[in-house]
Amino acid sequence: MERIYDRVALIGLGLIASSMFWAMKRDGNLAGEVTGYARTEATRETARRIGLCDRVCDSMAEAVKDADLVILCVPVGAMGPVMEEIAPHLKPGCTVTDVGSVKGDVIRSVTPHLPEGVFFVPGHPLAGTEHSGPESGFAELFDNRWTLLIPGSAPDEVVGDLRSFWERLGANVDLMDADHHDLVLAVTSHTPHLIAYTMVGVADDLRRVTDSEVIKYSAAGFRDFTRIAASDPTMWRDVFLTNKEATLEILGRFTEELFALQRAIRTGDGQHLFDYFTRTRAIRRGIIQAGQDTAAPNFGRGPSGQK
Ligand SMILES: NC(=O)c1ccc[n+]([C@@H]2O[C@H](COP(=O)([O-])OP(=O)(O)OC[C@H]3O[C@@H](n4cnc5c(N)ncnc54)[C@H](O)[C@@H]3O)[C@@H](O)[C@H]2O)c1
Ligand SMILES: O=C(O)C(=O)C[C@]1(C(=O)O)C=C[C@@H](O)C=C1
Repeated sequence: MERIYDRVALIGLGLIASSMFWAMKRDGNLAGEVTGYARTEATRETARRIGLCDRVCDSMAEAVKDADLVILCVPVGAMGPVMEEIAPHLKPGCTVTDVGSVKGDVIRSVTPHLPEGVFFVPGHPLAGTEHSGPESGFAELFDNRWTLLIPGSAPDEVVGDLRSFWERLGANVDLMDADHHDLVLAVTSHTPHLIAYTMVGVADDLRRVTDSEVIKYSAAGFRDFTRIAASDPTMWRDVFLTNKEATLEILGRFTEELFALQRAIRTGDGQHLFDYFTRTRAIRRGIIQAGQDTAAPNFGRGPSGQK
């Protein structure tokens, strides 16, 4: 298959950047040279040792020089400052994208630094693990998962190239606007993470009372919570600080439902509990029947989720 970009630069060499690099290598001809930059010397050394990137650079300026595609793979709160630093060194006509878990705030912080003639097409792969750092990536991470792109005002061919790039990394690609993205992700990813963090925190408090029984006898559901709650604190701090409005909206709804269930338990209202659990089971079965277990919900909009 044809090469899409001659030079690709990865800024921030953690889970997502390293997975993208290995997936580019698996393709064989997706990108010519892949450069990489990480903030700390230790991460750059690790990257060189494991062969992550064709060339690891000691500055962002060197990494983005002559790049046709620059991918920002840093925590959401660092996107704006990184863009400001690389802006003077970008090749005219190049595409900048990101992989951040929040889109509205990233667009607001990156766009003011965008030089004339450089296109910004924000993105978000809906795939990850609880691990982070340069050694945590693997080529298959994006296989059959969704990547959402926010086309904004970028020309069709720029968006088309980025779409093809992600498809060759193994992903299915959909286009979405930023506000809708942030609401959907608040439901499917951000609030669930907050609930997992809380539940594990509660269990940890309890553990002091019950002398490690909570962890010793933890059932599968709780183990899943502990996996999620082991996710990177910097990344998730930034997600909640930058997707504040949507997360608070969903959290408010969640709390109302929780109180209703709490009341049903206290008053012995079995019918309420039974009806509620029947409804949620039907949702899960519907997802599986439709063969959409990895699908991004579009909350009643068209197939692309666009307004
Ligand atoms: N982990 C996931 O499940 C997942 C999934 C999809 C998208 N994302 C998004 O991808 C991005 C990267 O996440 P990751 O999981 O690869 O994280 P990671 O912690 O594995 O890697 C982040 C990289 O950014 C660097 N970095 C941190 N702060 C920086 C700063 N202020 N300036 C410059 N570099 C900095 C770190 O040194 C590291 O190299 C985040 O925006 C995250 O929201 C993560
Ligand atoms: O599987 C996991 O560990 C994840 O949490 C991945 C997950 C998600 O919530 O699905 C986390 C954050 C991202 O922005 C995208 C994917």
